[in-house]
Amino acid sequence: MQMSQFQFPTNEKEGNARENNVAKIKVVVRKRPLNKKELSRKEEDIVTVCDNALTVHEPKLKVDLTAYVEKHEFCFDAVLDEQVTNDEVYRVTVEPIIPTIFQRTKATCFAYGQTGSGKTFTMQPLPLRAAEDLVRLLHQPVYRNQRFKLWLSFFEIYGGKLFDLLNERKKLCMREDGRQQVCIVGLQEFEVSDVQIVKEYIERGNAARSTGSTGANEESSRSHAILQLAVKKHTEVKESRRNNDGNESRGKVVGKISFIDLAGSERGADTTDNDRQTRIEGAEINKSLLALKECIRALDNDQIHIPFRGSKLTEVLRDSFVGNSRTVMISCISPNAGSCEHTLNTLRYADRVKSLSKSGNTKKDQGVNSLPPISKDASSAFSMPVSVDIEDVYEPQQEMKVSDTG
Ligand SMILES: Nc1ncnc2c1ncn2[C@@H]1O[C@H](COP(=O)(O)OP(=O)(O)OP(=O)(O)O)[C@@H](O)[C@H]1O
Repeated sequence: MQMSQFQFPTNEKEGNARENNVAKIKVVVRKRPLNKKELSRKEEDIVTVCDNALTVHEPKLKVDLTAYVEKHEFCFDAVLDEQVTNDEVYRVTVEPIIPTIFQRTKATCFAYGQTGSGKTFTMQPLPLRAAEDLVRLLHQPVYRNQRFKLWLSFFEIYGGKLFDLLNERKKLCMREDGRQQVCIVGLQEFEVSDVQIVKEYIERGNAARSTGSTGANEESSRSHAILQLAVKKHTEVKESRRNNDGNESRGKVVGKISFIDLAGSERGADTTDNDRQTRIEGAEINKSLLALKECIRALDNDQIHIPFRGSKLTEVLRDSFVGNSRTVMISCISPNAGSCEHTLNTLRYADRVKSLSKSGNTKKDQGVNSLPPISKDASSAFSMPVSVDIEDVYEPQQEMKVSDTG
């Protein structure tokens, strides 16, 4: 993949033009390598990748039991094969969005796919890389002078309930304020000024996630984990307001990015399981994945009504679906023949999301593809004058006109 040196826009007009060039929805597929177990079973790799296209070679049997292969071809904004590193995943997916966070964008990046397809492997490094770039930007005088700060929160949606992964899995509830802004009451947010601290919080949250049940992998594949990095304009404590839980608002959100490690997609099909709890969880996951698709559809059509109430997941992400938003979906697929059906389901879901981002998106996608990565050379890169109308910016912690959805 060819990377050219990123140049920040030199004025606001150019900045906005660039920002408009970053596609609203980007769909990327990542194929993982065959794992040891699959190799030992001599399973075949049935997925071939060529540029932005991939082919699934589905092994089938005719009625007379002769074997044949059915080919399914797909094309996405980017297809990353088993050789691609996590660094490259970051460059293709999240990096182009980072500068837009300072321009009031609320971005969402999520991984979708069956259990074991690599969602966690793909998602886990992304927030840290994003935090590195955000912190680097924040240390530039132009942002430091505006007293922008970075805040981190990490929570989980499990069985339709919210748990704070950085506060002993404390149960949280959602409320809507008078401006129909959703806020998660009691969610701990931490100011982070260096990447090492971000790393520690991420590790802490991940540990809280996996100790939530006896079978860590079971638990992780049945819950959605959401890590948010928010850039806020710092306000003095005396000016700050308190929400119903006594937490202080420490600034107004300028922009933010949410990373979602979704529950395994096939869990949505667990609705026929004999175990009642499993059925309920399956139905909840199904509901949230469908609702997510509906929201993305509405979002891309610039619809006024976004059906975010369809699930807890989409309610939580409400402010990421309105106004200036960006969405990156990373579909993770397993390459082995035994996963063929799940792989095809994942790719069809991704294809559906991609086709929802229909009109003009070809143009927008060219915009994304032509937007080079952030230069690590901060001196040349971060000279963009920033003009954010803070009064216009979403303010999460106003007094609550309450419809408690928690
Ligand atoms: N691209 C990759 N390269 C190398 N190893 C990978 C890759 N993707 C996934 N793996 C490995 O495959 C295994 C399963 O991955 P992972 O746990 O990320 O799956 P998952 O989709 O998050 O599953 P679940 O839904 O159960 O949480 C892990 O051991 C992981 O290290």
